[in-house]
Amino acid sequence: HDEEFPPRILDHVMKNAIKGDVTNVIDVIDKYCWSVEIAMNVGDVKGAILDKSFLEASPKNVLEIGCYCGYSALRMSRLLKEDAKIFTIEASSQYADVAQEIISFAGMEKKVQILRGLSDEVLPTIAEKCGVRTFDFVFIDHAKELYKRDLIMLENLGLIRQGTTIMADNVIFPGCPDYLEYVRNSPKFECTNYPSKLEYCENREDAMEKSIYLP
Ligand SMILES: Nc1ncnc2c1ncn2CCCCCNC(=O)c1cc(-c2ccc(F)cc2)cc(O)c1O
Ligand SMILES: [Mg+2]
Repeated sequence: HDEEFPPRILDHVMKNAIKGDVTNVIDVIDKYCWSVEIAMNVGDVKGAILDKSFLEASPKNVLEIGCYCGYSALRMSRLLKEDAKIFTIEASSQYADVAQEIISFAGMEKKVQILRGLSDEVLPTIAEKCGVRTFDFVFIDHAKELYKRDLIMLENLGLIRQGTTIMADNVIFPGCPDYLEYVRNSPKFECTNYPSKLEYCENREDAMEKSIYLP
């Protein structure tokens, strides 16, 4: 995952996608990643799993940890109800710059707000900064070794509520064993595993894990 990928994908989207057409931007990114070079977007196959859980939750306040190029934020933004909003945390300012451009190009800049910084720096003040009390849907897709720490932080900060849906990407590959052990053994979470493949790969296993918070 070289640092030069995000600018190339941005360039490709600007040249090949239809401005303001979020579904077309998503398709153009997927075609590029299948045919030219793999990116660490959640992708089309796991993206469909994310879409389904998102629609079931029909959330008002959405948190994403790990924005990257904005692909999953775009997938969710196109399914958002009227007054709903997505807040997405991105530690890399280079990724955040590219994501902002792609999200704006797709016309979703009013529905998606990128928060720049490390998750443990952003989470403690996100409630008052964003005027949100609790999140209804959380998508975790950042550094795999931080999933567990950050879920515990969400609990301790009271940022998730009874019935909040938490979706985690890459629970098989690259994997987040401590996170899986934590949510599956905790009485506070109802977990469902969705086996799939690593994005843009035919033959490498991966999975998404859905955890409903029931304190
Ligand atoms: N404290 C913080 N807060 C926010 N972001 C933060 C952070 N600390 C760091 N970051 C920034 C995380 C950067 C990327 C996270 N995603 C990944 O690392 C990722 C990797 C692969 C992958 C695929 C094929 C391979 F061969 C190897 C890896 C696939 C995926 O779907 C992925 O989501
Ligand atoms: Mg991922």
